[in-house]
Amino acid sequence: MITVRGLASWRSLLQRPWSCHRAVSTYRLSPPSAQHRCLGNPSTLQSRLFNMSASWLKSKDDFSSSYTVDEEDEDILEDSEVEELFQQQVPAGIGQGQHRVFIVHPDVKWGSRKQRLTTAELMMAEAEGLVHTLDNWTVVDKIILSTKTPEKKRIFGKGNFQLLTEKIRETVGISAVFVNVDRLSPSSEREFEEAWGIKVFDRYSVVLHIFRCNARTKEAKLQISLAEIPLLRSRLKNEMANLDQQGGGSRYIGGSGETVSEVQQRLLKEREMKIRSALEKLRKKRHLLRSQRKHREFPTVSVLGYTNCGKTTLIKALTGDSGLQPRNQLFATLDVTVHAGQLPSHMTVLYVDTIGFLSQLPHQLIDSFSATLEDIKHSDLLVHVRDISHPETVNQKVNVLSVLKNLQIPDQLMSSMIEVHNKIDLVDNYQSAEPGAVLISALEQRGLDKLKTTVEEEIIKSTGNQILHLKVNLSTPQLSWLYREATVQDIQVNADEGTAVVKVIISAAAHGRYRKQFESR
Ligand SMILES: Nc1nc2c(ncn2[C@@H]2O[C@H](COP(=O)(O)OP(=O)(O)OP(=O)(O)O)[C@@H](O)[C@H]2O)c(=O)[nH]1
Ligand SMILES: [Mg+2]
Repeated sequence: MITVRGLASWRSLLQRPWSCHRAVSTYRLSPPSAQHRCLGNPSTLQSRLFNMSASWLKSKDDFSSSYTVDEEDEDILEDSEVEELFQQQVPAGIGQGQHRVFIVHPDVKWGSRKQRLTTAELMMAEAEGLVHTLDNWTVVDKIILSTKTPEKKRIFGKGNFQLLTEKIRETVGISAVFVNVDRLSPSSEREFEEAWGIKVFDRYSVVLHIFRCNARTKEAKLQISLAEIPLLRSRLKNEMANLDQQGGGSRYIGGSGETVSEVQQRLLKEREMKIRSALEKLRKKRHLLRSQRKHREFPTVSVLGYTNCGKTTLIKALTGDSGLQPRNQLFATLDVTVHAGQLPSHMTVLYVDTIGFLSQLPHQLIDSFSATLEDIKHSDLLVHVRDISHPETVNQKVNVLSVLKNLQIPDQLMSSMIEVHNKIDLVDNYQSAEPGAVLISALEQRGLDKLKTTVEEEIIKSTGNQILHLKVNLSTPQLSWLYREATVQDIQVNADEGTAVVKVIISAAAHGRYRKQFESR
């Protein structure tokens, strides 16, 4: 008996050449030569099978390169145009340099906005984490202040606001105040800036600034430019209010019939349309790439979770892709990248690295990244990574699940989602209370075999494939047919009989065709 392991499906590799989206890494695979179709001579079978295996491994290495939808766009905006848009937009006050920040966290005591699963201290810690993520930004001082009505026009009661104003004015050397709410209305922002005499940021503007610093590709830059439009609108509103106070805001521009304010609003609208249309083209391109992946029947596994939970580290561990760069930073990953990895049965899957979630991310921000998040919806399996060493781990899970709910992920995809408890190396004797959770340390590569097996089981279920042992006659094209149409995992050759037992992962439809073609004779 000859046993050959490590063979992958030729089928997926035989179709149209796949081009990796790195400028230099396009590769082409030739279809198997005629001799692969008539593997009739068992004496040379072993070396042929190994050759096939070796060339597959090479191609898999090539494939492991990540791609983004960004780098082959001919008809979308030019790089220079995107760069110009991106650079032009920097919201006032954020700047490129350093900030010494005073953080104010309004602690809602009751009502719909009260955070039930977390504490004001943890929310403050997260706000500090956001500031520390930015180079040259430091926290000078911080305060938690009770408030009853953050959704009303005034965030703080009169007394508290006065107290806060005094404290801020007394604190030496601060350059900005970070009010830890999702979004400040333009009027609150103006009121605070007037009262405190320095720049005021909300969560939206700080998170966006982090995104801005981490954006690498055209798509990320466009999404950020789109998410910045509301900030620019607020700024415009405030500037116009100031101008109005000075009696100049409604001035008409030479014969055009439009006021200064109207012209600026129009230009902003035009810019928004331009970005939306470029993003729409990228969305279509992403759709195309997705259907190409489906066409090749590489199952896709989206790896998602709260920011900094270890998604990129895990994918790197699962695929050995050295191009991936995990960083101890919030929102290190802003572009969806795809990486090929192998499951225990030698099936190839594509792991999709996604942008991290954060509590209370404003909807507008999520909407701007909707094209990126769409990949999640169209995958075959979801893996939810949790940092179980984080004090907020339960709240983070609730948050991730609520974002997924808003994304309207299909029920079947939600119910097959695998929950992974990462960073177990940081917790002594970690035991999970949640049945079905897979415990790992991505950094120390612990628990990965169990995870791969679980992924494989779920993929087989979700794609409707089955694992079968089929006896083939080596003088017929059965084996090459299976290579083409299924994933061959293992071959046990009986040289005397000229037969082999082939272990395959095969879809019900392909199995039906196989039976019709070979077993009915
Ligand atoms: N101790 C320990 N640290 C880990 C583990 N997994 C990841 N980390 C660390 O956690 C930090 C964040 O890891 P990433 O893989 O970049 O996290 P991410 O979820 O991709 O983060 P974003 O892309 O920013 O959302 C890095 O410093 C990693 O080294 C683990 O199992 N144990
Ligand atoms: Mg990442």
